[in-house]
Amino acid sequence: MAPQGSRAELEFGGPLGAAALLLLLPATMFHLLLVARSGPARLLGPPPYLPELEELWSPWALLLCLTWLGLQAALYLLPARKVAEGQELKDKSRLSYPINGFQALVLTALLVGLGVLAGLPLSALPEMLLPLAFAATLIAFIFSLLLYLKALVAPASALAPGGNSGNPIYDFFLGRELNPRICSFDFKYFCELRPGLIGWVLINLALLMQEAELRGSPSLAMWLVNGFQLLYVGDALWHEEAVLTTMDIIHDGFGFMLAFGDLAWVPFTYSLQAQFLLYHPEPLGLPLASVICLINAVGYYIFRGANSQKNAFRKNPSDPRVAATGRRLLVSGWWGMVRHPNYLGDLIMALAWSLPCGVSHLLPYFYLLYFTALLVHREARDEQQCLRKYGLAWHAYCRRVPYRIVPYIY
Ligand SMILES: NC(=O)C1=CN([C@@H]2O[C@H](COP(=O)(O)OP(=O)(O)OC[C@H]3O[C@@H](n4cnc5c(N)ncnc54)[C@H](OP(=O)(O)O)[C@@H]3O)[C@@H](O)[C@H]2O)C=CC1
Ligand SMILES: CC(C)CCC[C@@H](C)[C@H]1CC=C2C3=C(CC[C@@]21C)[C@@]1(C)CC[C@H](O)C[C@@H]1CC3
Repeated sequence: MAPQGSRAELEFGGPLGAAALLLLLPATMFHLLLVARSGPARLLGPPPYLPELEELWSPWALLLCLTWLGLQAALYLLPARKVAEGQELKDKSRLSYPINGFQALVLTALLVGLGVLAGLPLSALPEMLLPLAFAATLIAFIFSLLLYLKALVAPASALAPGGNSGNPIYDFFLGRELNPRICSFDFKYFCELRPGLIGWVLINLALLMQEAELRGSPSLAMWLVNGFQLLYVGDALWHEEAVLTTMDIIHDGFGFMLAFGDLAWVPFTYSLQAQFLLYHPEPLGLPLASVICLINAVGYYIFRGANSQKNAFRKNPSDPRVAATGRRLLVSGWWGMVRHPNYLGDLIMALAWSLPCGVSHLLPYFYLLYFTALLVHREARDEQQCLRKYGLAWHAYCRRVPYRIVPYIY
């Protein structure tokens, strides 16, 4: 049985903060979905109206979400081009993970393409976003409850460092078990990359198709948003193995925060710019579109360059192209400029995803604002972990590279 009341420092404002976030996160998601389709599209202020339960609940939407999860689970179980080993666990063992996320994206695209040719009404999806988001939230709540119960019978060595405070609300939110699995099926790894990220680009595509039906052809702004975000999702799935070294996989338990984040928050709020464009068409000329493409390219160049440098360094710390402090820390290249260059690139891309929507509304910039807050908070959490892991070498690195994310600013 798992020990209760671990002494790990409480995060997210403790049980009260966790309880507030349990309500606030879904409420924010529904607020955004409602505002995106309303005329004034005011991010700040009350929602345009409060939907009735009939508008939110649809058994078909629930069935569609479950079918989607079933399809992605089936693709996860297909033979993989590679099986990667995760980081060493408390009991010195290592888990295996299939590397076939990109294959799942391609196969999903083929299936959807065939479906559309056979008459699948993909452009009807935008009309169902509210009930789909409601179904995904319901699934996330029930799934997190099952994960919480599963952790009650997990051995102590399987528990996450946080998320085992003994307070049920806090632990339900953060997640108790580190790598909940049934046989070799890893729930956290599966959810982190596949149903949500692939669902996000599918929703974008459906919005593009509906715009084409409504206005004769998709707008340039809609093409840009779809293209940029497809590149981002394709990149994440192509480099799937890198997710095994993120704090979500190594450190965090699997609870409501990640289950809701992966299954509901990512597909329904990360597609906000495309949703906005369907209801608020934005004319975009070629010169401005070219500048926006350039901004996305710069962001991607920094993001990919930084992540690839770190991956190369991890595989071979004595690689002559990357100098080390002697204690497993990169101090050259992008990592010699700021301590989180990959976050910087990610933020520049986030700006490029909002700009095609113009500057008349704040709503398309929600992602940029939320993401800045998420990365600042994430950077602070990571800093604590690096300090514990590297000690004096981390202090030396901070002195040598004083800025965290943005050179000379932060
Ligand atoms: N779109 C979205 O919603 C989100 C996107 N992201 C993106 O996902 C990617 C992964 O993010 P995340 O896991 O947070 O962060 P990182 O990939 O930056 O991982 C942080 C870890 O990198 C290692 N590290 C830090 N500094 C150095 C250094 N100088 N040299 C070598 N190793 C170092 C440490 O791990 P160790 O000690 O194990 O080596 C540290 O814990 C990022 O590109 C981020 O932008 C992240 C969150 C949300
Ligand atoms: C619901 C809350 C506001 C917080 C939810 C956080 C999650 C949405 C994110 C936590 C870490 C994530 C990562 C990614 C997507 C968002 C979540 C799940 C990536 C898969 C995005 C693509 C990158 O290339 C890798 C990222 C790893 C972390």
